[in-house]
Amino acid sequence: MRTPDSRAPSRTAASPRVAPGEGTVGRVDRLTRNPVRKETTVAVRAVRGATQLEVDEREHLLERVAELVRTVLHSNDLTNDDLISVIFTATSDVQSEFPAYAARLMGMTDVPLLCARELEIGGGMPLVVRLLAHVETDLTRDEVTHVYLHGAAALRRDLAHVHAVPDETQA
Ligand SMILES: O=C(O)C(=O)C[C@]1(C(=O)O)C=C[C@@H](O)C=C1
Repeated sequence: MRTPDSRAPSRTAASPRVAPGEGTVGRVDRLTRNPVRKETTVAVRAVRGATQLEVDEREHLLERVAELVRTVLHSNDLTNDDLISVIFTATSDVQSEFPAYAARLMGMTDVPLLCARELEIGGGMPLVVRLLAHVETDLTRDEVTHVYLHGAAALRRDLAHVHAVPDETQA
């Protein structure tokens, strides 16, 4: 008869990144034989953000996107490890750089990132970079703070929990 131990696979690169016993309950999963991890109650939440550029210039874009990402993390007490993925959109007048590059320059090298074009709806605000981040957090949906900076502060005046920093002329 096979004992549970003899059936346990040796650790491979595909095994969960846990030291023996660490973060587990000392059992293995019936199907995968992976160690059963402790139940945690951390939820997946989505955080929105947006910023407007003054001009479509690379250095300026990198600064504004870094400011946006930093503010989203800070406002929600998040670290890089809490990020699941980040999607950026940019209006079609933004051509100087990929917003995801700004995030990578900040050290976000292991977070899946994606850039896409925003819809071109007549009268839409120009030069806007938007962000949608999925994160692991203890915050409830109500407690999540969405971040709208510079001209983009005018986009969602309806939001209850928002960190809006308009430019002085707009405030
Ligand atoms: O939140 C924004 O960035 C908006 O511009 C608002 C809005 C919306 O109508 O909800 C519009 C377009 C974006 O793709 C996402 C959201």
